[in-house]
Amino acid sequence: MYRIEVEDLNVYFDEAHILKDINLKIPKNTVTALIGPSGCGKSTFIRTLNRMNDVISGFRHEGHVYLDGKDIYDPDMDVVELRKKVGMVFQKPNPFPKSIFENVAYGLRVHGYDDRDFIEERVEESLRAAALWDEVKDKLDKSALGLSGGQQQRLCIARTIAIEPEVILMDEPCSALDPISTTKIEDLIHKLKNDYTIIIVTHNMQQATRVSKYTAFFLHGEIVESGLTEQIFIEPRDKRTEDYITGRFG
Ligand SMILES: Nc1ncnc2c1ncn2[C@@H]1O[C@H](COP(=O)(O)OP(=O)(O)OP(=O)(O)O)[C@@H](O)[C@H]1O
Repeated sequence: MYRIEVEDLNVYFDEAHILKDINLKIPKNTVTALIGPSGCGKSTFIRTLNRMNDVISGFRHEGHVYLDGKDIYDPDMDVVELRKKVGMVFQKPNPFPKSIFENVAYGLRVHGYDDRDFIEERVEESLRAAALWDEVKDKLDKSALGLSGGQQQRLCIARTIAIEPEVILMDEPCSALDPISTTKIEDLIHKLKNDYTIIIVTHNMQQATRVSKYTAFFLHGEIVESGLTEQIFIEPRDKRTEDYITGRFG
């Protein structure tokens, strides 16, 4: 029932205690929004879910992050496999300086697929799923860097989907996009949630209410409150949540 369960998670960068006693359960095939003021630890948290912080010197954690019941920090966890299951889309679209086709095919090749027909099929499927196919089908061999920002972000989503993850982490995926591209990404999130568990960091309260079923409110490295998005926004339990969502701070 839960795709991810975070239990008593504490994260430190050297002496700095960044995440404090985080407990959060994320159900399958839903969208969970992470909100909170700048510097409260949202990005650090999301990066803990696919062990992206491991490479940062001074990173240390206590507690557990279970993916489908298995602690991803267990010594026998294969981090390459983990990142296949837990994909990530970043704030700024970051396509490779390669063709549109190769951007999506790359991950497949890295994961050992080499059958040409299979790769072509999967590239098309992924571009369709990312609502980009119609715009790029006639220029698959052109550089991805020639696409607009919004198209590049959908390409990055296609690249993530191509390797069939279970979870997609999105760290402010629309912050560099105009309103029309933002709407396209939000529509896409709606569609993708049928097949994927999505966790999205956003500073945009309207976006959180539009796309997510659940919300967690972070403040100073703690989760103040989490639950159904509707409840958090209509009837927050904590005064600090109310102050944040009504724009009184942050
Ligand atoms: N590599 C690092 N080394 C040391 N401290 C870090 C590192 N990365 C982040 N921090 C600190 O961790 C805290 C949380 O940062 P984080 O980026 O997770 O917050 P955030 O809520 O995502 O902020 P924003 O909304 O501005 O992106 C901050 O105090 C930040 O300075």
